[in-house]
Amino acid sequence: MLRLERLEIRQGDFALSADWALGDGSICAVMGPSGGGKSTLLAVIAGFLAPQAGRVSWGGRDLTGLAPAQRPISILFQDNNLFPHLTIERNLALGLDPRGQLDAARRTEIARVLERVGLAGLGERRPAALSGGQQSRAALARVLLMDRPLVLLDEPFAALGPGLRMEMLDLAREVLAGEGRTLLMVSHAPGDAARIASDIVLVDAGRAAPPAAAAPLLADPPPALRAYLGR
Ligand SMILES: Nc1ncnc2c1ncn2[C@@H]1O[C@H](COP(=O)(O)OP(=O)(O)OP(=O)(O)O)[C@@H](O)[C@H]1O
Repeated sequence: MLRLERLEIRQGDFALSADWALGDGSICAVMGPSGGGKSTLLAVIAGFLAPQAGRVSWGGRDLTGLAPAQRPISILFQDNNLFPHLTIERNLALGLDPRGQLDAARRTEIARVLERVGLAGLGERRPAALSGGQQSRAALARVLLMDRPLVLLDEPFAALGPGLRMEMLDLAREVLAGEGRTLLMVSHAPGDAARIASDIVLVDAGRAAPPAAAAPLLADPPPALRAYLGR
């Protein structure tokens, strides 16, 4: 379980608080107005930014003092973070260790996750030789390979067209959440939440509200969410 305990975050004049827990296996959309603090909240959970007060814990273990790489977390950003000069196979290997070593066992493991995301046989290509959708699949494969129980997604598929984005959301749900991982996803598109989220965290007016069930919230949104959804 991800727990944010009396978390206080400050960045210059900006302040954000959170005090809640998210059940294992949830797919939680983080929504709210621009500048509300969605990315900042993810940065604190990931360990890129230290909170002013409070703690972040996972399964009862305090993560607050740990560096990002030591946390049971993997992250998927919009730009995919693939190194352009390296093959997809090598890019994936770097998800496992900083030197990206490739032995026979690792090659087999990488081939398995590439197949899982629909990229069988494309491990030797460089990112530029893949389409945008295929690059997103490769980034998803790396997250899968890292096999951490909590996955943070910060608008990972925003650059893709609507059809492809839906396809990628379904794939993320199937291959990441399907194996019991917990997903926390920032998205500006209400359709994303409606498609895969079990819960929604509304980040607005200096507070990240506790996760609430997605379907009723989207059916009858409170004013802040209504404004965000453009209704
Ligand atoms: N390094 C920084 N120093 C001071 N303030 C910052 C810094 N980075 C971000 N902020 C401020 O923190 C607030 C939250 O920003 P954040 O990017 O988390 O919002 P967001 O909800 O993700 O926005 P968007 O939907 O536009 O991406 C903003 O008011 C922003 O100006």
